[in-house]
Amino acid sequence: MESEYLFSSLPIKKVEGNLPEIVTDLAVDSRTVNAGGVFVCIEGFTVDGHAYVQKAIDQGARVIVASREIEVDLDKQAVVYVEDTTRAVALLAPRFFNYPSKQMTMIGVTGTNGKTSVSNMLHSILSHVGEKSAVTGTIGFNLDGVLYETENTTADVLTTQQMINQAANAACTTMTMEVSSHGLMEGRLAGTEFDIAVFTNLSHDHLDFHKTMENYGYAKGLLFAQLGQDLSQSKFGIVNVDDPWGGRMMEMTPYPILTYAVHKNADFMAKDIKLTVEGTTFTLVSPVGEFEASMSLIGEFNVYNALAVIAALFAKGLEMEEILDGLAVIPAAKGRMEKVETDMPLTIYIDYAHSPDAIEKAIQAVLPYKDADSKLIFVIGTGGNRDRQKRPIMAEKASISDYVILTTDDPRDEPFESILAELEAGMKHERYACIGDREEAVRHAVSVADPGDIIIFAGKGHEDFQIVGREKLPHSDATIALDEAKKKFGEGILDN
Ligand SMILES: CC(=O)N[C@H]1[C@@H](OP(=O)(O)OP(=O)(O)OC[C@H]2O[C@@H](n3ccc(=O)[nH]c3=O)[C@H](O)[C@@H]2O)O[C@H](CO)[C@@H](O)[C@@H]1O[C@H](C)C(=O)N[C@@H](C)C(=O)N[C@H](CCC(=O)O)C(=O)O
Ligand SMILES: Nc1ncnc2c1ncn2[C@@H]1O[C@H](COP(=O)(O)OP(=O)(O)OP(=O)(O)O)[C@@H](O)[C@H]1O
Repeated sequence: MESEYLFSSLPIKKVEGNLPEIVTDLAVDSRTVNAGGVFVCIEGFTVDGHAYVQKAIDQGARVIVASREIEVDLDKQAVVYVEDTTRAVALLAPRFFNYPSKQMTMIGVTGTNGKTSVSNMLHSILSHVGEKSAVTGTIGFNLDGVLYETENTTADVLTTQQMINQAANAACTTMTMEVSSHGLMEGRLAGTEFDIAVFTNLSHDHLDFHKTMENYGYAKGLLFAQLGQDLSQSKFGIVNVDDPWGGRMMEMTPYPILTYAVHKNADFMAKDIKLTVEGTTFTLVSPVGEFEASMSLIGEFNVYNALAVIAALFAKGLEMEEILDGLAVIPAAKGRMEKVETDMPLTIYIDYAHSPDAIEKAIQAVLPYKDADSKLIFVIGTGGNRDRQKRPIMAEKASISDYVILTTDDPRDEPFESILAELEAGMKHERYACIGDREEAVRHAVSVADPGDIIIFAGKGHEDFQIVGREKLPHSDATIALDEAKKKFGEGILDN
């Protein structure tokens, strides 16, 4: 790209050295910059990118964007000084890729719970009806059936634009993105032109970062504000009005809103909901009439997710019949109330619930279907060095199950004793165990289970690791549980 065009997007304080006519690459990581590229020094929470200028130059960086004085050989490199490099890369990244989000229908999904579920349901149905779709979020970036690993739910602004560009180049017509409150507050979505914004719900989480629910709600609202003000375009907000924060989202945008709800009046409603352990049916009330809907997903929370998906795809212009055909065949997102295939006499779910509301919803999804003489065992941990206020509330919600095992979920640098003590403070009954080592906790869950019991392993979901200290150690709740179940019940007990 011509460097004059690229840098004309920036408020520049001064330029030292000569800018090349063309720059070939844009990077914020010294380890990935290519020859002839631009390296932007970002001051992070952990390190300062200005410390890696020489490394970037060794890799071939031709232009450095910095906010404080750096020394380079001005015969070989140019330095563009700006006030704030984080804001600078937000302007440079979309321009470098020629504003790729304008080439597709962009759907952003935000909310405390349900982002991954809703995003993947949207992607599945779009693929089912033959649309070329991409999706990115906590589970990864899914393009053309290949799942690329992602570090964050919402990637940094440069990676975000790179992914959108990749999807546009692959001729995708829709891209769905999970939009986290951190991503919105840190400007990771700058330059992403959304067409449809979806709000699932807001409940206690991430208060280590946002401090108050008010701030957290404000952050989520930024997605709706980001729809913009160009009313010549057709855009929509999709809002759950059973959630008290729904109204706040609507205030953030002038675009038309399609509402959904189970309890209140809304554009899209579900009535006659029949929940079973095998799946769910309901009558969909929509602006174009009533339809019978069915899906293999379980739990009332998935009815909300389905309504969000139906409303978003209706806004995009799909026929109701094709949406509902697609809904009928979609699988659960990886690690979201995902049933583990086993011939053991236990029902095991792997789930990602790690907020109080999600824990309650996950338990409620199976509790009504448990035999009177069997138990629901719930294994729950919480992350170290993160939101501590939610810990007792998580345990309080977990107490709805018959037996609870409190453990860790990425303890990081925090000793498990403090994590468990803060969880334990919320327990509402005595039928529980505190086990810091997650593998031991999983094995204990199986060891106390009797035939017919249900176990939910919550918090790890799709993740195949546990972060201890700074290390990512391999960990799989499902593998450990099955191993322990084999020891306890033996192979093929059901044949007896
Ligand atoms: C607190 C936070 O937002 N951290 C994010 C931040 O990390 P950081 O500021 O520590 O980055 P850093 O390591 O200091 O690096 C600073 C700069 O130096 C550069 N660098 C670094 C090393 C080097 O050798 N060379 C080099 O150039 C880096 O590329 C970077 O540009 O920037 C990183 C790169 O974009 C993110 O991956 C990282 O997310 C971490 C993993 C994280 O845990 N974030 C959480 C709080 C988060 O954002 N969560 C939400 C989901 C919430 C939900 O569940 O809903 C999310 O969207 O993921
Ligand atoms: N609409 C919903 N309301 C409440 N709980 C939900 C909802 N959808 C899913 N859940 C529960 O929350 C857990 C996390 O779901 P999901 O991964 O879809 O949410 P998320 O918003 O992407 O979470 P994260 O931001 O942590 O990645 C699920 O495993 C399930 O237990």
